[in-house]
Amino acid sequence: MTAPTPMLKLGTRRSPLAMAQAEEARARLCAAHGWREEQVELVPVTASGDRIQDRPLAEIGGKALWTKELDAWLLAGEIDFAVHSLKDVETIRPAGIAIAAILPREDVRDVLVGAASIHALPRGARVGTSAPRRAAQLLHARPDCTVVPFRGNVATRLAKLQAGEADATLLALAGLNRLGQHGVGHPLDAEDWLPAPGQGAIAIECRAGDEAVRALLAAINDTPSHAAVTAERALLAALGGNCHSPIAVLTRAEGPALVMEAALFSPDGAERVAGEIRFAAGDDAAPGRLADDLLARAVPAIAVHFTGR
Ligand SMILES: NCc1[nH]cc(CCC(=O)O)c1CC(=O)O
Repeated sequence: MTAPTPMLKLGTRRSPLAMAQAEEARARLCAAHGWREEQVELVPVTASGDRIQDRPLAEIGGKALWTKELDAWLLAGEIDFAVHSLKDVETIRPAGIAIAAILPREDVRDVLVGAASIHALPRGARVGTSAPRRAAQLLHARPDCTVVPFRGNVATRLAKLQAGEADATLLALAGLNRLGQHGVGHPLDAEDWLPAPGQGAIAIECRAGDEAVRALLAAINDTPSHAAVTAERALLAALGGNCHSPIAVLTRAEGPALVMEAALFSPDGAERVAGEIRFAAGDDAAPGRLADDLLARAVPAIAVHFTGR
């Protein structure tokens, strides 16, 4: 390494998962540029989403509660970049903030803890989740089950399950893997249980005009992961969904093409509309075509939760 040693500030939430993701981002950045770990300082910030734990996220202000403190620190120049679970980052970002890199996507699947499969859940089982998507998917497959609101970080949710507040819960396998908690629960096949848009992807954001930092972050961008999650976010934007909208989607590479599968639900799970589209990488309009197709076929109980473009 030759140039003067940079000293960069990386903003992160304080939860164990957020810290693990920030460490991963720092390790990749240091490896790519031949830096020492001390050259990237982790700056933990408490997000409102972490402070308020007793109400569903959708009720208290949505996904912005995960990002607004870090957004402010970034825009004020207190940090140089911020690391987020992409799943928690709203599709419309404040002016002046840009996603500069997506790290290689982890396993995209949800894990069921408390039963071997959705079918194996006992009749009338109480399943803890506060995610509208997971609740709708569960009730679609198992209308006999009851959804119990379950907020908090991964450890909190597992502790609630242990304490008997629910018979089972649903978590992202990516989060468990990144926390080193292997072997917890049973992964659900993504073929019949699609994940959330962007699940398993870590996004690094910086100031849109900060060309120097953007160039440094470009070195750790994973192009296939970036293409897949960008398409998923474009679908979400074209649907006009928000954090109340139960939407499941997954984009996979199939040879040189991308295949996007998506399903929209009514919140009670009674209604579902699904579709897929195969497209060439770089066909940025494809997710919008799938959105139009899904909205054209959605019954009112689904459509009222999406405003379209
Ligand atoms: N909703 C919170 C959240 N945001 C990101 C993850 C896990 C990591 C990921 O999905 O990328 C989780 C926990 C979960 O859904 O179990």
